[in-house]
Amino acid sequence: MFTPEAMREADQKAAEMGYPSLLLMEWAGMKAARVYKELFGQRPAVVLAGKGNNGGDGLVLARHLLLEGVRVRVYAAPDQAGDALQAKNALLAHGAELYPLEEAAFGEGEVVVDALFGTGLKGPLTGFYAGLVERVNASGLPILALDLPSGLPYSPHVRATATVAFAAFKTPHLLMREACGRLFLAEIGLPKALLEREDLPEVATPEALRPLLPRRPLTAHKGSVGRVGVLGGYRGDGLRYAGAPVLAALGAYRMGAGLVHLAVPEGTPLEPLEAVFHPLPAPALPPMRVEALAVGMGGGPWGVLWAMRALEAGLPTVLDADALHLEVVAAYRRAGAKAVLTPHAGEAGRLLGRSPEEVAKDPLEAARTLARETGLTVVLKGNPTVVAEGERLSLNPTGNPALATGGTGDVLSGAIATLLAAGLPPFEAARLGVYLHGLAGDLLAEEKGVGLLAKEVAEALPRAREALLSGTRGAPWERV
Ligand SMILES: NC(=O)C1=CN([C@@H]2O[C@H](COP(=O)(O)OP(=O)(O)OC[C@H]3O[C@@H](n4cnc5c(N)ncnc54)[C@H](OP(=O)(O)O)[C@@H]3O)[C@@H](O)[C@H]2O)[C@@H](O)CC1
Ligand SMILES: Nc1ncnc2c1ncn2[C@@H]1O[C@H](COP(=O)(O)OP(=O)(O)O)[C@@H](O)[C@H]1O
Ligand SMILES: [K+]
Repeated sequence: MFTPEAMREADQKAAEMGYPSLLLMEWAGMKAARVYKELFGQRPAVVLAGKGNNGGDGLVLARHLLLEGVRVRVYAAPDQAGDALQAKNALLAHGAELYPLEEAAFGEGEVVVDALFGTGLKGPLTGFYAGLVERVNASGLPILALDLPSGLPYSPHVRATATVAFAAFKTPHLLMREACGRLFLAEIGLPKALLEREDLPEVATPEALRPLLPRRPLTAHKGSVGRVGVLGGYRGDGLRYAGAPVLAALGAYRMGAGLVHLAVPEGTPLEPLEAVFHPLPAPALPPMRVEALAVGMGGGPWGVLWAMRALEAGLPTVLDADALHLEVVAAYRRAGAKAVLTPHAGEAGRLLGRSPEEVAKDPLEAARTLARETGLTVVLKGNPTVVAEGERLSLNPTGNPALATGGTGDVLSGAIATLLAAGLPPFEAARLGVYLHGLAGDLLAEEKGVGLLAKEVAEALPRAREALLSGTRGAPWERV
């Protein structure tokens, strides 16, 4: 995933290599016109073109739509130069009429193409352009944004029905996804070498994750496919925090664990039936034959103790919720443990000494800092969830707000622990676990909308796994 600056550098490098930039613009506009046709057919288009190259893309799209017999009205900023001017001349040669942007008006049944600003935007829109963007949003018409909804990453910005990203996703496509609507990724002929950048954050794809899925040989048995120990829960005044470890156990089983051991306070319901129970008066590490642990779900004031006991096992461990404290993280770091931290913004803020709002504002930076400071793998939960380890960053594209309900994080911890137990390295277990958990939420939300139960998310994990394995469910964007 590129920052807008990194994308501009790639454009420049292509030009330095001798690659004609006009070709990129032609492909961009042509592919965007293809998406327009797919989504809106022959509906008349109103194209708003800025003076930069984003506007140029819009002018190319206008020409292709005209050639397809679509009625097009173009409002363009003055003073185009370079490729954008060539695009304008090509459009004029087709007999198109261009009107000044100041006169932009929209009619019923039309579709607005937003080609005002892309990666060249410097600072928030103000004055005329801010007003224009507000008018576009208020028009009630469908909006197709080229490359980026204009105004992003600031406000005001266009709220698009669909966005065609050119060459690669840029940060706002994932971090401000709500403004983008349906996402399309258009290949525009940029040399591949310029797009393969290990130093930039990745967006996890089904193609990259599929090979990581643990396969089961015919001879598999419950002791060979990964066993998980869950340590958590708390018993204080009355019985509290009893459900969280149970949900983690369900997450583990539904991700394919062979056996789940539950080390929980005495009095915790004996669920699920399939688990091996170790009822304890206080946090302790009972003897368990497992390959990974999930710790801290619903531990309350016992969370730190559970985590310290778990460390004695020397196993790959997921640390969640009440285990996420500085002393725990420091101890795991000192021990050189393989651990995956799964904080939400509040818990990450606690570890970083920041407010949850600060963390949520720049989750990429927060996840990277936490991974660097702890030396551990970090899953910063949210939308999008970010996985960080060392210098590596991965953004997860699955998941939706129906997952915003109690216990779904516990399910995720159990799921990641299972993948660790199956032998995946922490970064891979985290990326794959988060992707499948989000996909389970997506499949359920399509069926039921909001109002999910966390245990249903666990139950949908096998379907998500199957969808990834069989390829019936691709990435949540379309390639054109
Ligand atoms: N990715 C690729 O490989 C390819 C990318 N391509 C396309 O190029 C796009 C990038 O084009 P770009 O660099 O010309 O910038 P763009 O977004 O059109 O805006 C620049 C204009 O905005 C203005 N401006 C800036 N800030 C402003 C503000 N706050 N308020 C008001 N105005 C402001 C700025 O004015 P200036 O400051 O320069 O006077 C300038 O006029 C990219 O998104 C993609 O669509 C394809 O064509 C080909 C391959
Ligand atoms: N708006 C959202 N979009 C996508 N995923 C979400 C959203 N809200 C919550 N989630 C997911 O749901 C889970 C919630 O975890 P967490 O906050 O730890 O809940 P709990 O502690 O109740 O288990 C995380 O995996 C998170 O990424
Ligand atoms: K745009």
